[in-house]
Amino acid sequence: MVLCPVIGKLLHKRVVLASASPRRQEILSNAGLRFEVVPSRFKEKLDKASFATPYEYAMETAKQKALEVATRMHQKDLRTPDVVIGADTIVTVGGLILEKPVDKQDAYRMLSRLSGKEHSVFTGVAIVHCSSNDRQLHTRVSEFYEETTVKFSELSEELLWEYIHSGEPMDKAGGYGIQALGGMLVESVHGDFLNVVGFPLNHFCKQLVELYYPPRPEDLRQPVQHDCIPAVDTFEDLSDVEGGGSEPAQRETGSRDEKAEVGAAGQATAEAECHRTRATLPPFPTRLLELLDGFKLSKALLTACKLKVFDWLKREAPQKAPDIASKVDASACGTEKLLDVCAAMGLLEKTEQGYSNTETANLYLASDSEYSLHGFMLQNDDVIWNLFTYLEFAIREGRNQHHRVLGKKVEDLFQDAYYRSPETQLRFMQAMHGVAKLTARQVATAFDLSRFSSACDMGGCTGALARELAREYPRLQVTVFDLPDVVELAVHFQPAGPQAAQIHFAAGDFFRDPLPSAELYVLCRILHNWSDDKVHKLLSKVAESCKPGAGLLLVETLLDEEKREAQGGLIQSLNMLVQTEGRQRSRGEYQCLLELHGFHQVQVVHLEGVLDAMLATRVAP
Ligand SMILES: Cc1cn([C@H]2C[C@H](O)[C@@H](COP(=O)(O)OP(=O)(O)OP(=O)(O)O)O2)c(=O)[nH]c1=O
Repeated sequence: MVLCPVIGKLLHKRVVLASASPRRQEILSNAGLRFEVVPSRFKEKLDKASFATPYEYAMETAKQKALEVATRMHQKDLRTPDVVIGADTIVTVGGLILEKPVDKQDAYRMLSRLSGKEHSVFTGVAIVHCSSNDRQLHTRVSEFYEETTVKFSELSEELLWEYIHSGEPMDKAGGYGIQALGGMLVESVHGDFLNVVGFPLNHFCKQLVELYYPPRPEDLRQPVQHDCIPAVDTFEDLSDVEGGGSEPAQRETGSRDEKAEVGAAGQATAEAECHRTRATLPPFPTRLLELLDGFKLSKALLTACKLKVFDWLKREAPQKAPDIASKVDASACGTEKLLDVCAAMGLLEKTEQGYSNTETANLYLASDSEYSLHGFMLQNDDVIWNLFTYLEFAIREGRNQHHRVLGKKVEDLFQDAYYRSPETQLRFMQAMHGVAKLTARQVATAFDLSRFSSACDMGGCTGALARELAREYPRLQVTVFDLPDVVELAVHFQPAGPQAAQIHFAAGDFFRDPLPSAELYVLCRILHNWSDDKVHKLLSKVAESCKPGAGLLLVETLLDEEKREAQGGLIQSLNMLVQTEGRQRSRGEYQCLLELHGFHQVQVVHLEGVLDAMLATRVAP
C-alpha cells in the first residue's frame, strides 16, 4: 500500500537509491517506493571547513553521491535513470561533525563525546531528476535536510565498550544505531526518528509534493497549510504512466477538474477506473525479484572467477570483450554478456576502451592477490553449488547431500577419498586459506592472549591463523594440528618470515589421536562442522588436555537466540545442513557446551563481518 500518494508519481519511473545503507532501503521500500539500489562510490571527503553549516555539508555530500551514480549509470550504457536519490547522515556535537567511526577507538571517542549530552543528527537528501539528450546527461537537483536532536544518558566505560564490541557502531554516523542496541543509550529524541536512522521520510514526501504539485496561483491566494502531505483526493492524476518522463509534473494552466469536463464521459469513467487500480496497486516486489535473481548473479561471479577473467584483466587492462574471450577460450558474445553483468555488479569498470578490474576484483578475485578469495569462489562453484541444488532433499531429510552429488555414501567428509584427492584437497585448502587470511588478524586481536606461551590451532589447515597469532604475540609457540595430508600440503602456503620459527605443524586426527599440549586451544570454524555428539567428544578431549587456567578460543558465526537476525549466520545454517553433519549454534548454546566441559569466564566479541570470537578459561575440575 502506498500511503503517500505522491510516491505513486514515482511508481512508473526508474528510481535509483544511491545508497548502500540497508536502513534507507528499508524505510523507502516500506513507504511503497519501487527502486533499484546502486551504492554510490563518491568518497565522503569534502572539506568540512568550507561549509558554513553542517547541514550544507550533508546536503552537498548527498548530492555528490547521487550525481556520481547518475553519471556512472548514464556512462555505462545502461538506461539513464529517471530519478536518483542520495542521502547523507551526520551527527554534530560541540561544533564537530561525526561520521562513521573508522575503528573501535574512533567509536569510543565519538560515543564518549555524546555521553550525557544533547546532539543533532542531520540528514541531507538530494533528489536528482535525470534526462538524456544527444547522449548528454542532464540533471536537475532538489535538496533538503532535516534535523533531529537526540539526548544520550551518561554512559559508563563498561557499557560503552560492551556496545562498541557488539559491532553495531561501525557503519553508523556518530557510532550508534538508535533503531537497535544503541536505542538503550538514548534519553530523548526531538524530531523525526527516521531521520536519525538515515532517511527523513516525512520531509521527503513533502518535498515530492512540492516538486510534483507546486502550488497553483489561486492556492497561493488562500491560506494553505504548507507542511502537510495532501490527502489522496487532492490529486486526481497520480499515475503519470504514459508521460513516463523523468521531469516532475509541471502544473498546466487550468485545473484538473476543467480537463475532466472537456473529456468524453466514457473516457472520464475509464480514467477514474484506471486511477483506482493504480491507487490499490501493491508495491512492486523489487526485493523479491532481486532475491530470485540472486543465484544467477552468484553463478555469473563464480563463472568469471573460473574463467580467470579477473586474472587476465589484472595483468592487462582495459581490454575489449573479444580479446578477453580469446584468452579465456570462450565465445565473444557470451563473454561480452558475462562482462557486462560483472560491470553492473560493480566488479568491472566498463569504458569506451574496454573492461578493467575494479579495486574489489583486484583485491579479492584475482587468484594471485594477497587476500584472494579465488579459491573460495572455486570451492563454492565446484562443491557447494552442487550441494545446494539438492537443498530441497536436505530440508526434507535433514542431512547433507554428498551422497546425491557423488552418487555414493560419504561417511566422513574430511576423510572421504573424493574430497581427499590431491586436486580437491588443494582447492579446499586454498578456499580455507583465503577466508582465514581475511579474518585471522581480527581473530588474533579479539582478546589479549599475551598470557599464553603456547597454542594449538585445531584443524588449523594452512596455518594462516597461526601466522597472525605468532605475529601478534612474539613469544607464543603455535602448533597447527590437522590431518596428515593437510599438513603435507600446508608447507606450500607458509611464506618464510620471522614467524616461521614460532609455527609447527603436527599431523593427526583430533577425534582419535592425543592432542598436542598447549596453554591455549583454538577451534576456529571447526565445531559447526560436527554433530552435538562429536562436539562433546572434541570438547572433552580439549578439556582433558588443559591445565586449570588454560584457554579455549572458539570462533564461529553465532546465531541470535531466537534465530531471527544475523542473515549471514542463518545462511550458514543451511550451508552446514547441505555440507556437513553439524550446525550453527547460538551464543547461549556454545556457552552451555563450554561450561559443561569446565570452561568458564566466557567472553564474547563480535568481529567485523559474520564471525564471533569466544574466549573461555578452564577451571579446576
Ligand atoms: C545516528 C544513526 C545513523 N545511522 C546510519 C544511517 C546511515 O546509514 C549511516 C550514516 O552514513 P552515511 O554516509 O549517511 O550512509 P551509508 O554510508 O550508510 O550509506 P551510503 O553512503 O551508501 O548512502 O548511519 C543509523 O542507522 N542509526 C543511527 O542512529
